[in-house]
Amino acid sequence: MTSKVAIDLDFLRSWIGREQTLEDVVTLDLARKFHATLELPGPPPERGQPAAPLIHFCLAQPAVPTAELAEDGHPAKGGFLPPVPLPRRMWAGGDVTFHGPIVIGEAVRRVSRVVDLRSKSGRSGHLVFVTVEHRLESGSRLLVQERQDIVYRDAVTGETAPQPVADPAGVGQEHQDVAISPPLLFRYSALTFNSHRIHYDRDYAVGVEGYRDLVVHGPLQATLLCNLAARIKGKPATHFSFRAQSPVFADDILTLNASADGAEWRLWTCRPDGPVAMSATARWADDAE
Ligand SMILES: CC(C)(COP(=O)(O)OP(=O)(O)OC[C@H]1O[C@@H](n2cnc3c(N)ncnc32)[C@H](O)[C@@H]1OP(=O)(O)O)[C@@H](O)C(=O)NCCC(=O)NCCSC(=O)C[C@](C)(O)C(=O)O
Repeated sequence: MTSKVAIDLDFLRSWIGREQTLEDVVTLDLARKFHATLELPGPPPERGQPAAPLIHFCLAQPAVPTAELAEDGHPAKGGFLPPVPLPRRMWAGGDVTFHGPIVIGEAVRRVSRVVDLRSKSGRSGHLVFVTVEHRLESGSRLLVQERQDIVYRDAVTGETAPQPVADPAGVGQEHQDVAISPPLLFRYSALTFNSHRIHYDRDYAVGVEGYRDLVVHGPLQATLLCNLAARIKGKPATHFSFRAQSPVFADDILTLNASADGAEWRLWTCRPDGPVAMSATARWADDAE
């Protein structure tokens, strides 16, 4: 399927190399709200303890004035991120290496860099992938290295190709149901300072972006899976990668699944009888063969 939007790839690729550095403090307040929002087991965390895996998606997020947000609620493109002229943004996937604990109470710095931009033709239309690398540091300590894949998609048109019906995802060796509600999506948007309207503005999500309901955040699914992996193994993973394969929506039950695969665990989310929504792999460095 060919997009009707002209895309100047050379111009967009000139964003490669652009950097942004933002600072934050891992507050006890954030850690407690994160624990409550995700309904993590055990007592709320305390200052000086390691924070739960993937809390860093909430840290050092850009804070542009409200007037500088685009129609979709994200900061207008053309600043740190390239002005890709496709309107529908999604979080497509990522790869995270944990080098050391993020300690509640410590100051952190996130250094982000645009490292790639590619145009692809997918079953759902034209796609532009932007890859961003993040380094989370505290003083001279490297805490987390992350690759983030963002995808921009064509506007919804009557011509959008019908999607093939994917097979239902299987049930994992370990599984857990999570009720997805608008308040959960709202709380996660607030924790990550993400004003993307597909997660809280149903009229916009359905009427403008063409989804059937509010969309569940990719980073929220990744965080639920990564914390499940930590619970199963009794220790946080040192490496976690994930890919969002199909969207899931509010008012669904989201099942978190996990199965051992040698020294790794394969994880995935799905709604009842639905296809894989997100697939992921968790690894532990001291378990490598
Ligand atoms: C991404 C969609 C549109 C592509 O769907 P498609 O059917 O059009 O693509 P395809 O035909 O399967 O594949 C086309 C090409 O794209 C690649 N590709 C395909 N998928 C991926 C992926 N995930 N990551 C990396 N690459 C991917 C794929 O490998 C292939 O490359 P090739 O031509 O070189 O072989 C589709 O898979 C989809 O809808 N996935 C679910 C996305 C989702 O629900 N994300 C979370 C919610 S959005 C969100 O959290 C937002 C947030 C937090 O507010 C925020 O803005 O940051």
